[in-house]
Amino acid sequence: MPKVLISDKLSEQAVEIFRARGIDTDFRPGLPAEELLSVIGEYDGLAVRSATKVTAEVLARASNLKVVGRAGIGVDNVDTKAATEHGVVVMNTPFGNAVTTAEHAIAMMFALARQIPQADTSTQAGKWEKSKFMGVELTGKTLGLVGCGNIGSIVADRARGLRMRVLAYDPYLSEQRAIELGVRKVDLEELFAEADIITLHTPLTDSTRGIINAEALATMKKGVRIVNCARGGLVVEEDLRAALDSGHVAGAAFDVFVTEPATENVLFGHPNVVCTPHLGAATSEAQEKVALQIAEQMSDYLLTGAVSNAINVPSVTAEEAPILRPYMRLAELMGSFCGQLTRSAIRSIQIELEGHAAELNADPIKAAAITGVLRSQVDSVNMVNAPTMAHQRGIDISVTRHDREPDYQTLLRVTVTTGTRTREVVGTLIGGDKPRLVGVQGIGVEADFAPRMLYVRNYDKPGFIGALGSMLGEAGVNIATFHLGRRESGGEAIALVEVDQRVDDAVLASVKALPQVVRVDSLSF
Ligand SMILES: NC(=O)C1=CN([C@@H]2O[C@H](COP(=O)(O)OP(=O)(O)OC[C@H]3O[C@@H](n4cnc5c(N)ncnc54)[C@H](O)[C@@H]3O)[C@@H](O)[C@H]2O)C=CC1
Ligand SMILES: O=C(O)C(=O)COP(=O)(O)O
Repeated sequence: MPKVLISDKLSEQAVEIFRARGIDTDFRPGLPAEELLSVIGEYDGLAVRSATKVTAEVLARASNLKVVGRAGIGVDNVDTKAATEHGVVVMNTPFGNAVTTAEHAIAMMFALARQIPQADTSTQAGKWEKSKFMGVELTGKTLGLVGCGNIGSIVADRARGLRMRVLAYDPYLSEQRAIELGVRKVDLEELFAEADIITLHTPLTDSTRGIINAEALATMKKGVRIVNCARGGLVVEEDLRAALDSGHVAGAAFDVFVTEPATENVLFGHPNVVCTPHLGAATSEAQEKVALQIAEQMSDYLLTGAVSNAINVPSVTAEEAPILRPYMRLAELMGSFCGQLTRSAIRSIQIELEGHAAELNADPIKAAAITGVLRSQVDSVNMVNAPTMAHQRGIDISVTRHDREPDYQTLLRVTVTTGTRTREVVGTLIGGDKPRLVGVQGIGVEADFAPRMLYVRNYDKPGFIGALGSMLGEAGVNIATFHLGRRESGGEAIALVEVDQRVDDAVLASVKALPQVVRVDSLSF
């Protein structure tokens, strides 16, 4: 039974779902980092929000871990690169808290426009400072969205409902989508120059870190207000403080900070600053949604292999998973066949799909084929890290779908090329799910992928089968099945021999010494 650890404050619904699906679940919100390090080795899955830091060190200790699930959107607390290298899937819930976070951004905008937190404090202190809190109307004002993905789009929709004019800077936003959203796509300079209020909705990346700094602030309208409910670090906090102090920026509302938990911060204490402690996603509706979604997604992956909303592997739907599984098995076996024959640096791996296979989601099949090829070189390779490992080794990967009619209903071909050789195997599924080899090096030969096999390249000359049979017999090796194929009579041929015992090197050497034999390899599957 798989075992999952929940180390952050998720809705208890997650625990119920995991347990209902037969997953042993430990709910330990607020687990200290040192304890996480000492227990993580026991778990197949780890469910987190933003508090747990899933570092390279945690992942290095996570010998059984298969999946990290983020009940929320941002995965900057997970070292996704290290997770990929360790073969761990990282998944999030990209939509579950988007509306709630967009609403928080709108609430922050109102809080700034009408100084609600400050007015509340003053009123409850018995001051009745009616003339102190003169606000601004939002209707007719220009809102500048930096980032117009899921949350930015919802903010745009709500802002249009408030009769605001909305500009968006997002290099990945298409003109068509901008028209649908009723926003004007602009460059950053124009947004800074025109916006009365700027709200940030991008992830924190190398291109967005410090996107609002002193230089940017200087190009903004005097009296601009800034809202950040995305990530600390998008705004250089010291530069913003200086612009608030000088009066150039009229107000700032921040939910996220460079250092969290933010118990002290340069923005704190300014009269025109409103802060919340990373509450963007904190509504009961959003928390239920993300907990439920992540528990379902992680359970699906651990129990069926279905992958949804993963950051580092292609998606496989619950419907696809049972169909793809035998193909992934076949692709891995075929890759392994080629990999076991390859002893030099691989330049390329080509995966071809024909017949029914050509209609499938090729990414998982590709990942499985690469896994098979690399397995004989690297122990730790799996479906998650195989494409990265291939890339790191400079291996060129290609996938081709053919729409020609194959001799079999469904066919995969894996071709591995090194500096000097090309190895090609063709395989199919018999009865819908049983892997079967149907060709090697362009020669038709049918065989199962047996646990122990000899792969012999020979010339189709009399005497070979008898000689091979007696050599194996004398060595006490029983032949279970024997499959032959040849290019033409008397020409290049292949023998795939399933054996019941291990064939030692001395016997292999004497088989190789037979006059008809070109090469012989012992393979295992
Ligand atoms: N405060 C909170 O509690 C919450 C914060 N968030 C954060 O909100 C942010 C946005 O989330 P979503 O809208 O769901 O993400 P998303 O991925 O749907 O949208 C992000 C958008 O940013 C754009 N983008 C990327 N690089 C950019 C750049 N250099 N300049 C301008 N735009 C750029 C992308 O094209 C994309 O459209 C994330 O950082 C997420 O972690 C999300 C949920 C809750
Ligand atoms: O989903 C996100 O990206 C968030 O920032 C929400 O964070 P939280 O789950 O509230 O710690």
